[in-house]
Amino acid sequence: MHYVSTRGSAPALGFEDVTLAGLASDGGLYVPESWPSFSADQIRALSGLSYVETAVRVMAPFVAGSLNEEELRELCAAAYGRFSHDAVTPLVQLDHRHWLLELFHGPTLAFKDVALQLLGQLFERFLSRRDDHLTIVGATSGDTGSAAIDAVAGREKIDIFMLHPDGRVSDVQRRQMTTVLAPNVHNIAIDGSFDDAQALVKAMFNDADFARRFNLSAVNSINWARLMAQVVYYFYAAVRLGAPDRAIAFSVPTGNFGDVFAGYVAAKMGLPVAKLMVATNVNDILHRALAEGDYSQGQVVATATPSMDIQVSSNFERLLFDAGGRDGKALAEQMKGFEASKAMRLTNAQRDGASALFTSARVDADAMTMAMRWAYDAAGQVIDPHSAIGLAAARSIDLDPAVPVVTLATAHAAKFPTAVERATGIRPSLPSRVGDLFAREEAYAKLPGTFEAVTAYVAGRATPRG
Ligand SMILES: Cc1ncc(COP(=O)(O)O)c(C=O)c1O
Ligand SMILES: N[C@@H](CCOP(=O)(O)O)C(=O)O
Repeated sequence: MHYVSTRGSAPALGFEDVTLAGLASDGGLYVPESWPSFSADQIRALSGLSYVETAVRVMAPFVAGSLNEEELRELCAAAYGRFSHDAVTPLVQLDHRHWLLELFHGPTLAFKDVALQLLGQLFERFLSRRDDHLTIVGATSGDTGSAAIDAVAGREKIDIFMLHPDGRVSDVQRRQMTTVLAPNVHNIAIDGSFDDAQALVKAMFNDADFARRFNLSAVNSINWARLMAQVVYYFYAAVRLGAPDRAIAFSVPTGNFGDVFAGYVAAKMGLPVAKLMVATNVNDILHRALAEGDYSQGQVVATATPSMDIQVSSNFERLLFDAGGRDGKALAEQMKGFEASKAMRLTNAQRDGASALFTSARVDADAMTMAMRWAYDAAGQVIDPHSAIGLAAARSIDLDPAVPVVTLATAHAAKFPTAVERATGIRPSLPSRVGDLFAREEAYAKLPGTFEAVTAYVAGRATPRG
Protein backbone atom coordinates (compact mmCIF):
# COMPACT_ATOMS: atom_id res chain seq x y z
CA MET A 1 0.00 0.00 0.00
CA HIS A 2 1.30 3.44 -0.93
CA TYR A 3 0.22 6.79 0.43
CA VAL A 4 -0.03 10.11 -1.40
CA SER A 5 -0.10 13.64 -0.04
CA THR A 6 -3.25 15.76 -0.21
CA ARG A 7 -1.12 18.58 -1.63
CA GLY A 8 0.21 16.54 -4.51
CA SER A 9 3.96 17.15 -4.45
CA ALA A 10 5.48 15.07 -1.62
CA PRO A 11 6.77 11.63 -2.60
CA ALA A 12 4.41 8.65 -2.23
CA LEU A 13 5.52 6.52 0.74
CA GLY A 14 4.78 3.12 2.28
CA PHE A 15 3.03 2.67 5.62
CA GLU A 16 6.20 2.52 7.75
CA ASP A 17 7.57 5.78 6.37
CA VAL A 18 4.19 7.52 6.53
CA THR A 19 3.83 6.54 10.19
CA LEU A 20 7.26 7.86 11.09
CA ALA A 21 6.88 11.03 8.99
CA GLY A 22 3.52 12.24 10.37
CA LEU A 23 2.99 15.19 8.04
CA ALA A 24 3.96 15.11 4.33
CA SER A 25 6.94 17.25 3.31
CA ASP A 26 4.70 19.53 1.16
CA GLY A 27 2.56 20.38 4.22
CA GLY A 28 -0.20 17.96 3.15
CA LEU A 29 -1.62 14.88 4.85
CA TYR A 30 -1.08 11.34 3.70
CA VAL A 31 -4.00 9.22 2.43
CA PRO A 32 -3.96 5.76 0.82
CA GLU A 33 -3.56 5.97 -2.95
CA SER A 34 -6.82 4.00 -3.19
CA TRP A 35 -9.32 2.67 -0.66
CA PRO A 36 -9.21 -1.05 0.09
CA SER A 37 -12.56 -2.67 -0.61
CA PHE A 38 -14.40 -5.23 1.55
CA SER A 39 -17.19 -7.35 0.04
CA ALA A 40 -20.41 -8.02 1.96
CA ASP A 41 -19.14 -11.56 2.66
CA GLN A 42 -15.86 -10.25 4.05
CA ILE A 43 -17.77 -7.89 6.34
CA ARG A 44 -20.15 -10.67 7.41
CA ALA A 45 -17.12 -12.80 8.29
CA LEU A 46 -16.15 -10.23 10.96
CA SER A 47 -19.20 -11.22 12.98
CA GLY A 48 -18.23 -12.76 16.31
CA LEU A 49 -14.54 -11.90 16.01
CA SER A 50 -12.72 -10.32 18.95
CA TYR A 51 -11.67 -6.68 18.73
CA VAL A 52 -8.07 -7.68 18.04
CA GLU A 53 -9.04 -10.04 15.21
CA THR A 54 -11.36 -7.43 13.72
CA ALA A 55 -8.52 -4.92 13.90
CA VAL A 56 -6.15 -7.27 12.09
CA ARG A 57 -8.62 -7.91 9.25
CA VAL A 58 -9.59 -4.25 8.82
CA MET A 59 -6.07 -2.82 9.01
CA ALA A 60 -4.14 -5.52 7.11
CA PRO A 61 -4.56 -3.85 3.68
CA PHE A 62 -3.30 -0.52 5.03
CA VAL A 63 -0.07 -1.91 6.50
CA ALA A 64 0.73 -4.27 3.61
CA GLY A 65 4.40 -4.07 2.71
CA SER A 66 5.40 -2.89 6.21
CA LEU A 67 3.92 -5.50 8.58
CA ASN A 68 2.71 -9.03 8.01
CA GLU A 69 -0.51 -10.27 9.61
CA GLU A 70 1.27 -12.00 12.49
CA GLU A 71 3.23 -8.85 13.35
CA LEU A 72 0.07 -6.75 13.18
CA ARG A 73 -1.76 -9.19 15.46
CA GLU A 74 1.08 -9.05 18.01
CA LEU A 75 1.01 -5.24 18.09
CA CYS A 76 -2.79 -5.10 18.33
CA ALA A 77 -2.80 -7.64 21.16
CA ALA A 78 -0.26 -5.54 23.09
CA ALA A 79 -2.16 -2.30 22.42
CA TYR A 80 -5.66 -3.55 23.27
CA GLY A 81 -4.52 -5.76 26.14
CA ARG A 82 -4.31 -2.54 28.16
CA PHE A 83 -8.06 -1.81 27.88
CA SER A 84 -10.22 -2.44 30.92
CA HIS A 85 -13.20 -3.88 29.00
CA ASP A 86 -13.03 -7.28 27.25
CA ALA A 87 -14.88 -5.88 24.23
CA VAL A 88 -12.38 -2.96 24.08
CA THR A 89 -15.08 -0.68 22.59
CA PRO A 90 -18.44 -1.98 23.91
CA LEU A 91 -21.85 -0.91 22.64
CA VAL A 92 -24.49 0.20 25.15
CA GLN A 93 -28.15 0.49 24.16
CA LEU A 94 -29.99 3.68 25.19
CA ASP A 95 -33.40 3.02 23.62
CA HIS A 96 -34.92 1.17 20.65
CA ARG A 97 -32.86 3.26 18.24
CA HIS A 98 -29.90 4.88 19.98
CA TRP A 99 -26.64 3.27 21.04
CA LEU A 100 -23.43 4.51 22.62
CA LEU A 101 -20.11 3.15 21.41
CA GLU A 102 -17.91 3.47 24.50
CA LEU A 103 -14.42 4.35 23.36
CA PHE A 104 -13.00 5.33 26.75
CA HIS A 105 -11.88 2.06 28.32
CA GLY A 106 -8.20 2.65 27.60
CA PRO A 107 -5.53 3.84 30.04
CA THR A 108 -6.30 7.58 29.77
CA LEU A 109 -10.10 7.35 29.52
CA ALA A 110 -10.67 8.79 26.03
CA PHE A 111 -11.06 7.46 22.49
CA LYS A 112 -7.55 8.62 21.66
CA ASP A 113 -6.18 5.53 23.43
CA VAL A 114 -7.62 3.27 20.73
CA ALA A 115 -5.26 4.71 18.15
CA LEU A 116 -2.40 5.91 20.31
CA GLN A 117 -1.80 2.64 22.14
CA LEU A 118 -1.30 1.08 18.71
CA LEU A 119 0.79 4.00 17.44
CA GLY A 120 3.17 3.60 20.41
CA GLN A 121 3.64 -0.06 19.40
CA LEU A 122 4.14 0.88 15.74
CA PHE A 123 6.79 3.48 16.58
CA GLU A 124 8.67 1.00 18.74
CA ARG A 125 8.56 -1.71 16.04
CA PHE A 126 9.63 0.57 13.20
CA LEU A 127 12.38 2.26 15.22
CA SER A 128 13.77 -1.15 16.19
CA ARG A 129 14.42 -1.68 12.45
CA ARG A 130 16.61 1.41 12.10
CA ASP A 131 19.24 3.33 14.01
CA ASP A 132 17.18 6.46 14.54
CA HIS A 133 15.56 8.64 17.19
CA LEU A 134 12.20 10.43 16.92
CA THR A 135 11.15 13.81 18.26
CA ILE A 136 7.39 13.88 18.53
CA VAL A 137 5.78 17.31 18.57
CA GLY A 138 2.06 17.39 19.30
CA ALA A 139 -0.79 19.74 20.15
CA THR A 140 -3.63 18.84 22.44
CA SER A 141 -6.89 20.29 23.62
CA GLY A 142 -6.67 17.73 26.41
CA ASP A 143 -7.05 14.12 25.37
CA THR A 144 -4.50 13.41 22.63
CA GLY A 145 -1.77 14.67 24.97
CA SER A 146 -2.30 12.20 27.79
CA ALA A 147 -2.99 9.27 25.45
CA ALA A 148 0.17 9.96 23.44
CA ILE A 149 2.27 10.43 26.56
CA ASP A 150 0.98 7.19 28.04
CA ALA A 151 1.81 5.41 24.77
CA VAL A 152 5.43 6.59 24.52
CA ALA A 153 6.57 7.46 28.08
CA GLY A 154 9.89 5.81 28.86
CA ARG A 155 10.54 4.65 25.27
CA GLU A 156 14.26 5.02 24.61
CA LYS A 157 14.28 6.24 21.03
CA ILE A 158 11.51 8.84 21.42
CA ASP A 159 11.17 12.28 22.97
CA ILE A 160 7.72 13.83 23.12
CA PHE A 161 6.93 17.56 23.33
CA MET A 162 3.23 18.16 23.94
CA LEU A 163 1.72 21.65 23.68
CA HIS A 164 -1.57 22.42 25.40
CA PRO A 165 -3.44 25.74 25.67
CA ASP A 166 -2.75 27.09 29.16
CA GLY A 167 -5.86 27.01 31.37
CA ARG A 168 -8.11 25.57 28.64
CA VAL A 169 -8.03 21.86 29.50
CA SER A 170 -9.75 20.25 32.48
CA ASP A 171 -7.73 19.62 35.68
CA VAL A 172 -7.96 15.87 35.11
CA GLN A 173 -6.75 16.22 31.52
CA ARG A 174 -3.82 18.46 32.54
CA ARG A 175 -2.74 16.21 35.38
CA GLN A 176 -2.91 13.11 33.18
CA MET A 177 -0.17 14.74 31.10
CA THR A 178 1.88 16.71 33.59
CA THR A 179 2.24 14.05 36.29
CA VAL A 180 4.05 11.69 33.93
CA LEU A 181 7.62 12.48 34.94
CA ALA A 182 9.50 10.20 32.50
CA PRO A 183 12.65 11.87 31.15
CA ASN A 184 11.45 11.69 27.51
CA VAL A 185 8.17 13.55 28.27
CA HIS A 186 8.08 17.35 27.93
CA ASN A 187 4.79 19.17 28.58
CA ILE A 188 4.39 22.78 27.50
CA ALA A 189 1.46 25.10 28.32
CA ILE A 190 1.30 27.89 25.75
CA ASP A 191 -0.53 31.19 25.79
CA GLY A 192 -3.32 30.81 23.25
CA SER A 193 -5.86 28.31 21.98
CA PHE A 194 -5.57 24.74 20.70
CA ASP A 195 -5.56 26.16 17.15
CA ASP A 196 -2.48 28.23 18.05
CA ALA A 197 -0.77 25.12 19.43
CA GLN A 198 -1.66 23.11 16.32
CA ALA A 199 -0.38 25.90 14.05
CA LEU A 200 2.94 25.89 15.96
CA VAL A 201 3.27 22.15 15.47
CA LYS A 202 2.61 22.46 11.72
CA ALA A 203 5.11 25.34 11.51
CA MET A 204 7.79 23.12 13.08
CA PHE A 205 7.13 20.46 10.43
CA ASN A 206 7.16 23.07 7.69
CA ASP A 207 10.62 24.27 8.79
CA ALA A 208 12.45 21.65 6.72
CA ASP A 209 15.82 22.12 8.50
CA PHE A 210 14.30 21.87 11.96
CA ALA A 211 12.15 18.87 10.97
CA ARG A 212 15.15 17.04 9.50
CA ARG A 213 17.56 17.93 12.31
CA PHE A 214 15.29 16.54 15.02
CA ASN A 215 13.55 13.86 12.92
CA LEU A 216 10.09 15.17 13.79
CA SER A 217 7.09 12.91 13.94
CA ALA A 218 3.43 13.38 14.83
CA VAL A 219 0.94 11.81 17.20
CA ASN A 220 -1.96 14.05 16.22
CA SER A 221 -4.46 12.78 13.71
CA ILE A 222 -2.42 14.35 10.91
CA ASN A 223 -0.59 11.01 11.27
CA TRP A 224 -2.43 8.51 9.03
CA ALA A 225 -1.87 5.61 11.45
CA ARG A 226 -4.11 7.38 13.99
CA LEU A 227 -7.07 7.34 11.63
CA MET A 228 -6.44 3.83 10.40
CA ALA A 229 -6.78 2.46 13.92
CA GLN A 230 -10.06 4.37 14.40
CA VAL A 231 -11.64 2.80 11.29
CA VAL A 232 -11.74 -0.51 13.15
CA TYR A 233 -14.40 0.41 15.68
CA TYR A 234 -16.86 1.48 12.98
CA PHE A 235 -16.67 -2.03 11.53
CA TYR A 236 -16.75 -3.64 14.98
CA ALA A 237 -19.89 -1.75 16.03
CA ALA A 238 -21.73 -1.95 12.70
CA VAL A 239 -21.26 -5.71 12.39
CA ARG A 240 -22.67 -6.17 15.89
CA LEU A 241 -25.76 -4.23 14.84
CA GLY A 242 -26.40 -6.20 11.64
CA ALA A 243 -24.00 -4.93 8.94
CA PRO A 244 -23.58 -5.70 6.11
CA ASP A 245 -27.30 -6.56 5.95
CA ARG A 246 -28.36 -3.33 7.61
CA ALA A 247 -27.00 0.21 7.28
CA ILE A 248 -25.97 2.03 10.48
CA ALA A 249 -25.71 5.78 11.18
CA PHE A 250 -23.03 7.25 13.41
CA SER A 251 -23.02 10.53 15.30
CA VAL A 252 -19.54 11.80 16.11
CA PRO A 253 -18.63 14.69 18.41
CA THR A 254 -16.15 16.46 16.20
CA GLY A 255 -13.22 18.85 16.50
CA ASN A 256 -10.23 17.98 14.34
CA PHE A 257 -12.39 15.79 12.03
CA GLY A 258 -10.21 12.71 12.64
CA ASP A 259 -12.75 10.45 14.31
CA VAL A 260 -15.51 11.14 11.80
CA PHE A 261 -13.12 10.90 8.85
CA ALA A 262 -12.32 7.36 10.03
CA GLY A 263 -16.07 6.66 9.56
CA TYR A 264 -15.84 8.02 6.02
CA VAL A 265 -12.94 5.65 5.35
CA ALA A 266 -15.00 2.72 6.67
CA ALA A 267 -17.81 3.68 4.28
CA LYS A 268 -15.34 3.96 1.38
CA MET A 269 -14.19 0.43 2.21
CA GLY A 270 -17.71 -0.91 1.79
CA LEU A 271 -19.26 -0.70 5.27
CA PRO A 272 -22.94 0.27 4.87
CA VAL A 273 -23.03 3.64 6.65
CA ALA A 274 -26.42 5.36 6.39
CA LYS A 275 -25.13 8.76 7.53
CA LEU A 276 -22.26 10.34 9.43
CA MET A 277 -23.46 13.10 11.72
CA VAL A 278 -20.75 15.72 12.38
CA ALA A 279 -21.69 17.14 15.78
CA THR A 280 -19.95 20.37 16.79
CA ASN A 281 -20.22 22.61 19.82
CA VAL A 282 -20.59 26.37 19.24
CA ASN A 283 -17.15 26.35 17.61
CA ASP A 284 -19.00 25.37 14.49
CA ILE A 285 -16.70 25.83 11.50
CA LEU A 286 -17.37 22.25 10.35
CA HIS A 287 -21.13 22.63 10.60
CA ARG A 288 -20.97 25.83 8.55
CA ALA A 289 -18.66 24.21 6.02
CA LEU A 290 -20.90 21.17 5.51
CA ALA A 291 -24.21 23.02 5.63
CA GLU A 292 -23.25 26.15 3.68
CA GLY A 293 -19.83 25.57 2.12
CA ASP A 294 -18.36 28.30 4.36
CA TYR A 295 -15.07 27.23 5.94
CA SER A 296 -14.10 30.44 7.74
CA GLN A 297 -12.29 30.51 11.04
CA GLY A 298 -14.06 32.32 13.87
CA GLN A 299 -12.74 33.16 17.34
CA VAL A 300 -12.49 30.08 19.54
CA VAL A 301 -15.05 30.17 22.35
CA ALA A 302 -14.21 28.27 25.56
CA THR A 303 -16.95 25.70 26.34
CA ALA A 304 -17.67 22.79 28.68
CA THR A 305 -16.36 20.57 25.87
CA PRO A 306 -12.78 21.90 25.74
CA SER A 307 -11.46 19.05 23.60
CA MET A 308 -13.68 20.28 20.77
CA ASP A 309 -12.85 23.97 21.09
CA ILE A 310 -11.24 23.91 17.67
CA GLN A 311 -11.76 26.13 14.62
CA VAL A 312 -9.20 24.71 12.19
CA SER A 313 -9.85 21.02 11.65
CA SER A 314 -6.76 19.28 10.31
CA ASN A 315 -8.44 16.28 8.77
CA PHE A 316 -11.02 18.27 6.86
CA GLU A 317 -8.25 18.60 4.27
CA ARG A 318 -8.38 14.83 3.74
CA LEU A 319 -12.11 15.04 2.98
CA LEU A 320 -11.68 18.02 0.66
CA PHE A 321 -9.02 16.05 -1.22
CA ASP A 322 -10.94 12.81 -1.55
CA ALA A 323 -14.47 14.16 -2.02
CA GLY A 324 -13.24 16.92 -4.32
CA GLY A 325 -11.67 14.57 -6.88
CA ARG A 326 -8.12 14.10 -5.50
CA ASP A 327 -6.54 17.10 -7.24
CA GLY A 328 -3.53 17.76 -4.95
CA LYS A 329 -2.21 20.82 -6.81
CA ALA A 330 -5.61 22.57 -6.71
CA LEU A 331 -6.06 21.73 -3.04
CA ALA A 332 -2.57 23.08 -2.23
CA GLU A 333 -3.67 26.43 -3.73
CA GLN A 334 -7.00 26.34 -1.87
CA MET A 335 -5.24 25.61 1.46
CA LYS A 336 -2.68 28.34 0.83
CA GLY A 337 -5.58 30.75 0.37
CA PHE A 338 -7.16 29.55 3.62
CA GLU A 339 -3.88 29.91 5.53
CA ALA A 340 -3.57 33.52 4.31
CA SER A 341 -7.16 34.73 4.70
CA LYS A 342 -8.53 32.25 7.33
CA ALA A 343 -11.52 31.63 5.08
CA MET A 344 -12.47 29.59 2.03
CA ARG A 345 -15.51 28.37 0.11
CA LEU A 346 -15.85 24.69 -0.66
CA THR A 347 -16.03 23.89 -4.37
CA ASN A 348 -19.23 22.35 -5.74
CA ALA A 349 -17.42 19.02 -6.18
CA GLN A 350 -16.29 19.08 -2.54
CA ARG A 351 -19.79 19.92 -1.32
CA ASP A 352 -21.45 17.28 -3.47
CA GLY A 353 -18.82 14.67 -2.54
CA ALA A 354 -19.37 15.34 1.16
CA SER A 355 -23.15 15.66 1.19
CA ALA A 356 -23.81 12.07 0.13
CA LEU A 357 -22.59 10.76 3.49
CA PHE A 358 -22.28 13.64 5.93
CA THR A 359 -24.82 15.70 7.77
CA SER A 360 -24.06 18.10 10.60
CA ALA A 361 -25.44 19.87 13.65
CA ARG A 362 -24.29 22.64 15.98
CA VAL A 363 -25.13 21.81 19.59
CA ASP A 364 -25.22 24.55 22.23
CA ALA A 365 -24.74 24.23 25.99
CA ASP A 366 -28.47 23.79 26.76
CA ALA A 367 -28.92 21.00 24.21
CA MET A 368 -25.77 19.31 25.54
CA THR A 369 -27.13 19.44 29.09
CA MET A 370 -30.50 18.03 27.96
CA ALA A 371 -28.75 15.14 26.25
CA MET A 372 -26.79 14.31 29.41
CA ARG A 373 -30.04 14.32 31.39
CA TRP A 374 -31.84 12.21 28.79
CA ALA A 375 -29.07 9.56 28.77
CA TYR A 376 -29.33 9.34 32.53
CA ASP A 377 -33.13 9.34 32.74
CA ALA A 378 -33.71 7.01 29.77
CA ALA A 379 -30.92 4.52 30.34
CA GLY A 380 -29.11 5.32 33.59
CA GLN A 381 -25.98 6.34 31.64
CA VAL A 382 -23.75 9.11 32.97
CA ILE A 383 -22.06 10.49 29.86
CA ASP A 384 -19.38 13.12 29.36
CA PRO A 385 -20.16 16.49 27.74
CA HIS A 386 -18.43 15.65 24.42
CA SER A 387 -20.42 12.45 24.03
CA ALA A 388 -23.51 14.50 24.91
CA ILE A 389 -22.84 16.82 21.95
CA GLY A 390 -22.86 13.72 19.76
CA LEU A 391 -26.00 12.34 21.39
CA ALA A 392 -27.92 15.61 21.08
CA ALA A 393 -27.09 15.68 17.37
CA ALA A 394 -27.96 11.97 16.99
CA ARG A 395 -31.42 12.58 18.41
CA SER A 396 -32.05 15.25 15.79
CA ILE A 397 -30.95 13.12 12.82
CA ASP A 398 -33.35 13.04 9.88
CA LEU A 399 -33.41 9.37 8.87
CA ASP A 400 -35.72 6.37 8.62
CA PRO A 401 -36.43 5.47 12.31
CA ALA A 402 -35.49 1.84 11.56
CA VAL A 403 -31.82 2.81 11.10
CA PRO A 404 -29.84 2.33 14.32
CA VAL A 405 -27.89 5.43 15.34
CA VAL A 406 -24.62 4.96 17.19
CA THR A 407 -23.15 7.90 19.10
CA LEU A 408 -19.44 7.72 19.70
CA ALA A 409 -18.83 8.18 23.44
CA THR A 410 -15.40 9.72 23.26
CA ALA A 411 -14.45 10.31 26.89
CA HIS A 412 -15.16 9.00 30.36
CA ALA A 413 -17.48 11.30 32.33
CA ALA A 414 -14.94 11.60 35.18
CA LYS A 415 -12.62 13.64 32.96
CA PHE A 416 -15.18 16.47 33.14
CA PRO A 417 -16.78 16.10 36.58
CA THR A 418 -17.96 19.68 36.98
CA ALA A 419 -19.98 19.80 33.76
CA VAL A 420 -21.44 16.36 34.43
CA GLU A 421 -22.46 17.29 37.96
CA ARG A 422 -24.02 20.52 36.76
CA ALA A 423 -26.18 18.64 34.24
CA THR A 424 -27.10 15.51 36.16
CA GLY A 425 -26.39 16.19 39.84
CA ILE A 426 -24.00 13.24 39.82
CA ARG A 427 -20.25 13.76 40.31
CA PRO A 428 -18.51 10.90 38.51
CA SER A 429 -15.37 9.56 40.13
CA LEU A 430 -12.21 8.48 38.41
CA PRO A 431 -11.78 4.73 37.90
CA SER A 432 -9.07 3.18 40.03
CA ARG A 433 -6.84 2.53 37.02
CA VAL A 434 -5.83 6.19 36.83
CA GLY A 435 -4.62 6.00 40.44
CA ASP A 436 -3.83 8.93 42.69
CA LEU A 437 -3.84 11.61 39.98
CA PHE A 438 -4.45 14.52 42.36
CA ALA A 439 -1.69 13.50 44.78
CA ARG A 440 1.07 13.37 42.16
CA GLU A 441 3.67 16.01 41.44
CA GLU A 442 3.21 18.00 38.20
CA ALA A 443 5.93 19.29 35.87
CA TYR A 444 5.45 21.50 32.82
CA ALA A 445 6.85 24.60 31.19
CA LYS A 446 4.79 27.71 30.43
CA LEU A 447 5.77 29.45 27.21
CA PRO A 448 4.48 32.27 25.04
CA GLY A 449 2.75 30.85 21.96
CA THR A 450 5.49 31.90 19.57
CA PHE A 451 7.47 29.81 17.11
CA GLU A 452 10.76 31.17 18.49
CA ALA A 453 9.96 30.31 22.12
CA VAL A 454 8.73 26.82 21.35
CA THR A 455 11.47 25.82 18.89
CA ALA A 456 14.15 27.11 21.28
CA TYR A 457 12.65 24.98 24.05
CA VAL A 458 12.49 21.88 21.86
CA ALA A 459 15.97 22.39 20.40
CA GLY A 460 17.42 22.69 23.90
CA ARG A 461 16.09 19.29 24.94
CA ALA A 462 15.60 17.08 21.86
CA THR A 463 18.20 14.71 20.44
CA PRO A 464 19.52 16.01 17.10
CA ARG A 465 20.31 13.54 14.30
CA GLY A 466 23.93 12.40 14.46
C1 LIG B 1 -13.40 13.78 24.15
C2 LIG B 1 -13.28 14.20 22.72
N1 LIG B 1 -14.36 14.13 21.94
C3 LIG B 1 -14.30 14.50 20.65
C4 LIG B 1 -13.15 15.00 20.09
C5 LIG B 1 -13.16 15.37 18.65
O1 LIG B 1 -12.50 14.38 17.88
P1 LIG B 1 -11.84 14.74 16.50
O2 LIG B 1 -10.80 15.78 16.78
O3 LIG B 1 -11.24 13.48 16.01
O4 LIG B 1 -12.91 15.28 15.63
C6 LIG B 1 -11.99 15.09 20.88
C7 LIG B 1 -10.70 15.61 20.39
O5 LIG B 1 -10.41 15.81 19.29
C8 LIG B 1 -12.05 14.67 22.22
O6 LIG B 1 -10.97 14.68 22.98
N1 LIG C 1 -9.30 16.98 20.90
C1 LIG C 1 -7.96 16.72 20.57
C2 LIG C 1 -7.36 17.71 19.64
C3 LIG C 1 -6.26 17.11 18.84
O1 LIG C 1 -6.82 16.22 17.96
P1 LIG C 1 -6.07 15.08 17.20
O2 LIG C 1 -7.09 14.01 17.10
O3 LIG C 1 -5.66 15.64 15.91
O4 LIG C 1 -4.87 14.63 17.98
C4 LIG C 1 -7.18 16.52 21.86
O5 LIG C 1 -7.74 15.96 22.75
O6 LIG C 1 -6.05 16.93 22.00
